[in-house]
Amino acid sequence: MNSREAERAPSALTPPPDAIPPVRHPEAPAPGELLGAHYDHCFGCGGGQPHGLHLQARAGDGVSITAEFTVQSAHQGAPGLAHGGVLATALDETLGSLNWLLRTIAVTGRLETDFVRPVPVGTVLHLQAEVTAVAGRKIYSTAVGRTGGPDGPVAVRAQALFIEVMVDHFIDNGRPDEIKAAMADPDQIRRVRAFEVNP
Ligand SMILES: CCCCCCCCCCCCCC(=O)SCCNC(=O)CCNC(=O)[C@H](O)C(C)(C)COP(=O)(O)OP(=O)(O)OC[C@H]1O[C@@H](n2cnc3c(N)ncnc32)[C@H](O)[C@@H]1OP(=O)(O)O
Repeated sequence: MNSREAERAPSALTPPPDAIPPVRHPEAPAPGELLGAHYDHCFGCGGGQPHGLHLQARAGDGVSITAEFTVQSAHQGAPGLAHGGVLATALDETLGSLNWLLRTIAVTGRLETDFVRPVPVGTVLHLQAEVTAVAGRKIYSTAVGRTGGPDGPVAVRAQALFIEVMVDHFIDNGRPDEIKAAMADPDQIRRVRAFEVNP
């Protein structure tokens, strides 16, 4: 493929022609409701990670999410500035939270990130994400992160493709100690069950 053809080729992040609009699950959290962590040791949202992002996501209208993340000193790349990988994590976590509104368990297959402005330590990153289309197991979504408020300038943005998986994905691939602990935690099991009964 020459460079001209590559320019015209549909990206892996472009929904196929048979993709459909996302449907919010009838039992999804109401708009404005905080989602809470999906796993206490998650680096993105868990309270059990001292240097984690502690990102808090809130259900929006349709299949959309808002979230906030405050850049801490532990998140630096250059002096006083957020590490790009940490910012990508914040986008990934926000995008992943969207799957709660579909009541689908899904993992990130592809994540494309634009870093538009540097983000200093101490900044509150205001994130917004939405699912744009669904094609079978493939969930297409976009996110932006703004500084200075929910309507402030865009600092980062992302496009993503999540792939629906069964809970076995985690049980088969996770380290046995953590899987055992998660399966012994009634709250964790309750959350997973809510997703498993997805019609
Ligand atoms: C008790 C236990 C507790 C559990 C807690 C649960 C809740 C926690 C929730 C936490 C969430 C935490 C979130 C995290 O932290 S996610 C962490 C980061 N992500 C991962 O670790 C995922 C690793 N990857 C995989 O496991 C597999 O590759 C997956 C599962 C994604 C697909 O492998 P699988 O064999 O299943 O499917 P397939 O290969 O037939 O692909 C299917 C379709 O997708 C298309 N495709 C795939 N990849 C890409 C790509 N990169 N670009 C473009 N397209 C891609 C592919 O072409 C095909 O399309 P089509 O041919 O059908 O058109």
